[in-house]
Amino acid sequence: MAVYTELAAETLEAFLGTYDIGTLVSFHGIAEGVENSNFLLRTTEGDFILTLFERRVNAAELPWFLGLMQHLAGRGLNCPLPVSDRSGTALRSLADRPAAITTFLPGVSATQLDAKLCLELGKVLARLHIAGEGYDAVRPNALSPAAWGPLLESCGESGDALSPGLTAEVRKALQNVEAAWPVPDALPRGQIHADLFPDNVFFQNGQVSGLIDFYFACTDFLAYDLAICLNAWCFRDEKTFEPSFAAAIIQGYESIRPLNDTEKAALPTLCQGAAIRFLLTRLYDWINTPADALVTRKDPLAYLRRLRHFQSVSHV
Ligand SMILES: Nc1ncnc2c1ncn2[C@@H]1O[C@H](COP(=O)(O)OP(=O)(O)OP(=O)(O)O)[C@@H](O)[C@H]1O
Ligand SMILES: N[C@@H](CCO)C(=O)O
Repeated sequence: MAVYTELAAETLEAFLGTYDIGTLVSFHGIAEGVENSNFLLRTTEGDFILTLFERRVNAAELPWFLGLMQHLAGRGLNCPLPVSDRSGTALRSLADRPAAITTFLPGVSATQLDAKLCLELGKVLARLHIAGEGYDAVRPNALSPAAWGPLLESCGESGDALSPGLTAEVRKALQNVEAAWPVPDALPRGQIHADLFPDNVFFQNGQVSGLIDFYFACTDFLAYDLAICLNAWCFRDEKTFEPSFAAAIIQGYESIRPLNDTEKAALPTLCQGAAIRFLLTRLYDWINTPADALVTRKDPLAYLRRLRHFQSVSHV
């Protein structure tokens, strides 16, 4: 996450006074990430994460996200558990933004990926999909193919300044992916994370210790979540596809939840779609991020390279 909103210690102390999680010892903004403002809070009771929801998050949907995390944590998945205040409310308001405190998870995200970590990632992704069963509220994917065209057009020709011809290339790729995209009931659906990048997975001693950042989660094809991971985890130096990583993710996933033939056949299309989704949100952010935000913009072109890779394969 990033820090778009600054907080004064007195504001935070008063806010914490409405919870039973101790008094403030220290806090600091967390620079990682791009979506919301996050703070690490140290209280006399332990460490917590405070999130102020900023941009792409629709406040009306926050109860769905917090409810999903409660559901998943209740089914044994190591994800942040929303903390309620003394009145039993987890979704609050602070600095004119929706705000929530969650539990802090141990572990660190991997800086150097390898096949073993990818295997563990595949397993935990399948566990997440199974743990999501029984959470019946539906959240349509706000960043599904229907959103990509308008997002691309909203960027105008800005992409061409980054890479000449980018806009036309992505427009064409989008048409092809839209034509090949599975119809809604063609593949198994459920609750997906939809942003399970390496920075959102914590490890301890080679095992997954926590998954964070559920604010893109939605109800969609389970295999699309796998496609997102194949994009995010399988390119060395953000450039070169690493087949052994992809094989390990799929092997780990299938050790918990086997894919059916239709899902396997759809993977190249789903992977191209996932590449387009992250290319476009990164491009949009590249153009629209405030200059004074404590946030690192991410490279859209890393996903143009992924898109081209997945266009060139007949199976993943
Ligand atoms: N529950 C948690 N336990 C421990 N650390 C956390 C937790 N939640 C967030 N963090 C820390 O905050 C950082 C940013 O969080 P997160 O990835 O959720 O932000 P974001 O802005 O939504 O990012 P992204 O760009 O991945 O969408 C993480 O890398 C991690 O260091
Ligand atoms: N994980 C995303 C940012 C959040 O959508 C990216 O790397 O582009």
